[in-house]
Amino acid sequence: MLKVKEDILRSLLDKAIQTIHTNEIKLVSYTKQIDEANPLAFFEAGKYMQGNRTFWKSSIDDYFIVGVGSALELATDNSTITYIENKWQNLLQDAFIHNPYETPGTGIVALGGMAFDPKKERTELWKEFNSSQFTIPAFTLTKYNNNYYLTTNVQVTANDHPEQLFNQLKDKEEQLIVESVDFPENTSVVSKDEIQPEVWKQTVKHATEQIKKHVADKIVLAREVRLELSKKAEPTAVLDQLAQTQPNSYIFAFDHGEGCFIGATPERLVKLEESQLLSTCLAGTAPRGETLEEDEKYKITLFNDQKNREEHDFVVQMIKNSMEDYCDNIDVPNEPSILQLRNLQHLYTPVRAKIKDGFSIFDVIDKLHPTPALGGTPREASLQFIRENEQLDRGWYGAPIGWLDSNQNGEFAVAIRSGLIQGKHASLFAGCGIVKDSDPEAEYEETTIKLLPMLSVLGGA
Ligand SMILES: C=C(O[C@H]1C=CC=C(C(=O)O)[C@@H]1O)C(=O)O
Ligand SMILES: [Mg+2]
Repeated sequence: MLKVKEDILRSLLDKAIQTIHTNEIKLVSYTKQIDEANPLAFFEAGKYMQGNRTFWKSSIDDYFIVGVGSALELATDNSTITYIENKWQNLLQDAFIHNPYETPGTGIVALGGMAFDPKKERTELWKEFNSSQFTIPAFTLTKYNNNYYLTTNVQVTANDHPEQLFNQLKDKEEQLIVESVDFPENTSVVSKDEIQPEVWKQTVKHATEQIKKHVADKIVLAREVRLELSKKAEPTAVLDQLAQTQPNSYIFAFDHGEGCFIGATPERLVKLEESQLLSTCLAGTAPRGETLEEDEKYKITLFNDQKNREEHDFVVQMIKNSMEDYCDNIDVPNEPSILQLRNLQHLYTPVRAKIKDGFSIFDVIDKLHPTPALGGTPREASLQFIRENEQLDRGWYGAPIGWLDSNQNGEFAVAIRSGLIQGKHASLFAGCGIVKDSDPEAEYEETTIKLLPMLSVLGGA
């Protein structure tokens, strides 16, 4: 069986190289099913390969997509994601693809993300991250319903030698599919800088005043906490801890050179599978209780709290209205439910719909981002306030991150509960929805709890 599989890769390389004209470069993509492999071990083993690494675990299922090495980068600093979409479509048209599986997230997959606000000036902090950047990994491991798939992507030219290329790919594959690897050790936090809490609270107050003057209805404000760590933080160790401590969350890492953007976000932006679309409204927050009674009390209070319901409803209305342009059969429950996480609980409303022909996941992202859970309402007025008043560079925090495959499937989350680690330094981010009744102290406290998941896995809580 193994031999038959490998012969397909050989002949794919052969065919590609023979049909390519001089100066052309084409992508060859080959997918096969493999025996059980540990996604984290694969990610760790990929540390020594050239190119970016991406780790993605879906929030509800045992569903992983892990990419190591770069076959190709689709990136831009000044165009919209339409540019990425066009590049992606051209690439798919030209590529030599062998993927006999219908499983979403197998075959040629692009994994990436974008900046929260490409109009805001970039700082040094995010220098490793383009405004929009998608990686087509050299090797992708997909785990879905306890089946494992390995995809090899490689750029070939007319000058390549098929047998030589084949052997190189086999060698690399053997280095990646390993029984076990030593996982790196965890860090501890040496110092923590909350960065001007009083200034942040003043900005919250200023936002509430502007809201009362009807400049906007809701504005989401974020803050950054800087950490110094006992040693270089290793993404694999952080991911391992996040996976163990944060249920109901997408566990992700985008490891780009010196910087790794990493986190455990509960917020789905959009999932598209066979034209069925699922989005999630998540806004409105309460802590978890110490006892069952206290937990239940927080839950009921959150459900009935007018300020939180208002924060939430702005998101529901916006997502519902946006979907009307490109979806049929939109289904939105009348009332939110509660999503419980390790440290927090949120008001939660799932939105289901069927995407109309001719629309892609990029169209959906373009329309939805930023939702009022991360930007505000109305969109332009709230973004203007954030641009002028927020003291940090959000970079990819609060923006869509995720993947798409060549069969129009894909899933994107909103990158919250996250941080950027750079060697012995880390910047953690958290924000909250400011409405007219927001109290700066309470909002500060809310962001403190939102920072906890990342703070604790880095050894600081
Ligand atoms: C902006 C964040 O959370 C958003 C998502 C859920 C609840 C939120 C809130 O209640 O304020 C925020 O809108 C964050 O965690 O950094
Ligand atoms: Mg809130």
